[in-house]
Amino acid sequence: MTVAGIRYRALGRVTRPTATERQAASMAVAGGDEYDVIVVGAGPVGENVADQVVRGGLSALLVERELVGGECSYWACIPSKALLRPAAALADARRVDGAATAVRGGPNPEQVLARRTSFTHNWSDDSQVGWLDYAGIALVRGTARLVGERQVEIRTRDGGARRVAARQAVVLATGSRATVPDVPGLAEADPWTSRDATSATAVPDELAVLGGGVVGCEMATAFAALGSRVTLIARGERLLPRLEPFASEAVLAGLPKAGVDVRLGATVTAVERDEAGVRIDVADADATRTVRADEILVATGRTAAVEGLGLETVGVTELRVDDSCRVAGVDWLYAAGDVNGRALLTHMGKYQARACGAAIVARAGGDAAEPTPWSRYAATADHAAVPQAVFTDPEVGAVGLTEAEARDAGLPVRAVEYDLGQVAGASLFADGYAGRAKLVVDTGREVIVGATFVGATSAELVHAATIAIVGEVPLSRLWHAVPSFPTISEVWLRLLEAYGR
Ligand SMILES: Cc1cc2nc3c(=O)[nH]c(=O)nc-3n(C[C@H](O)[C@H](O)[C@H](O)COP(=O)(O)OP(=O)(O)OC[C@H]3O[C@@H](n4cnc5c(N)ncnc54)[C@H](O)[C@@H]3O)c2cc1C
Ligand SMILES: NC(=O)c1ccc[n+]([C@@H]2O[C@H](COP(=O)([O-])OP(=O)(O)OC[C@H]3O[C@@H](n4cnc5c(N)ncnc54)[C@H](O)[C@@H]3O)[C@@H](O)[C@H]2O)c1
Repeated sequence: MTVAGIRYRALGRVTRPTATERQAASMAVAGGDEYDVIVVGAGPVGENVADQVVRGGLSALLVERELVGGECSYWACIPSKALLRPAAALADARRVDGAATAVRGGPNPEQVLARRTSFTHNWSDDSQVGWLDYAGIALVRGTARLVGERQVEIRTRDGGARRVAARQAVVLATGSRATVPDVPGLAEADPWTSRDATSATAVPDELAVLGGGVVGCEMATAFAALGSRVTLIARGERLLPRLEPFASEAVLAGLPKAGVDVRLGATVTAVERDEAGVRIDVADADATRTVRADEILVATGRTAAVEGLGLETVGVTELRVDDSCRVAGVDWLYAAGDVNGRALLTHMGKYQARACGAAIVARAGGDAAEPTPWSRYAATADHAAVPQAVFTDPEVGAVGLTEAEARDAGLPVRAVEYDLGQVAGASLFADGYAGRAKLVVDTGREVIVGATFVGATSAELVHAATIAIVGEVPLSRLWHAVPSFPTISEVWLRLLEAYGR
């Protein structure tokens, strides 16, 4: 443990040292530009790793080339949900007799965009930087790259260069960027990525969306509600292919009701921008047709942000990590969050950050901190219980394995389903509530290994399932977890009844 570390531990958690004090201490102790931990990337994951190690008594430097808060705060989770919420609120009201008549028209695009902008603080990270200072985390704005063992070079925003060294660990938390597929003319047509969609200042009359994953379905929903005529082009035979088929079908049925023209089994073969917008050639099994739009949003997945990170300088060719996020073969190098490709979700990245940060602190104190399953040093849930909420209409919440995945994993499986509309709480929530729930049970251990809920506010049902999966709660005990009447959660009781005692 460093001297700086002992000093900060003694200070305790009540009065944390400021970043400036910590930086001064760090340099004084080392006689140079050294920190216990250097974290590259100040997205939600980098911020959390830095916070964890500082709480553990180490000094931390965070390097960020854009905004502190990363993709999630400014171009992903927060602005996308801010764009989606107004239409969802109106849809909820429209489904309740007595309230529906009060709803006139759709969302006001200008106000929706303004509310979104307020959630991104107009793309200013001042408040997050203030938090870093409070938390005692030093920040350098610039682009970092590895240049050798524990050595990081930072190209600062003013064009300068700075070298810093890590006594304990370097953590790569550089996230991911949108993948633009190699379709003729697409890159030249200046397509939108999720960044352009979530930061849009105007609503295009016509929007084509390429990709039927989460970004494609959510952004199609948001822009259709804001008044765009949206065409969603997906090459697969179903949307959201990682979910249970019934969830995909429900979203597929919902999008046209929202005004989205969905083309499944369709491949974009060429794109060209002209003075009228973009021209998109789309081939399906029968023919090639042309779709015209003002903008084309590319939503075809993410690529890990490893370009220019200098991995080759430390002999790393790919970021394979263990459950503490330590990179295989390099005991001081870690990769957490989107960049390691384990689960591209903010909450899972922050969970990895907690495990990774705890392991770094323990190892700095001489503990091996083996990432044994379910220990504080292991992101074990990445393999067993990754929850996700998809904010389409209907909403989808899912965690763990689908039935097909459980069978492929060789588990003895029985699945039970229940119509959410039959639950008293759901029918009170919305007239004609449409939704469905499914549990996947490992019959060998009589525990839940997967759950999916489809319907209004169903994302809120998922956490109970996450607890049941992570806790490996036997079904016999779940019978004693009594849901309140009349809530939508009563579906839990119905699902248990469907399974039988
Ligand atoms: C449209 C959209 C909506 C989403 N919605 C949700 C959602 O509702 N819920 C959810 O859980 N997840 C959602 N996600 C996923 C979520 O945004 C990511 O999982 C999350 O942002 C990953 O966090 P991160 O810290 O790993 O990376 P990022 O948030 O990408 O942060 C990485 C940071 O590293 C910086 N950086 C990169 N390279 C360097 C370098 N060399 N030097 C210095 N800095 C560098 C970047 O500038 C960036 O600030 C969504 C994603 C998208 C695209
Ligand atoms: N609500 C949420 O939790 C939320 C919201 C948005 C994004 N995210 C996260 O962000 C990540 C990225 O989302 P995404 O939707 O970009 O990726 P995704 O992997 O969910 O979906 C991408 C889709 O594009 C398709 N595709 C790939 N290449 C294609 C091509 N050349 N032509 C046509 N289709 C192609 C894929 O088959 C896939 O269905 C996700 O992994 C998700 O975890 C989460």
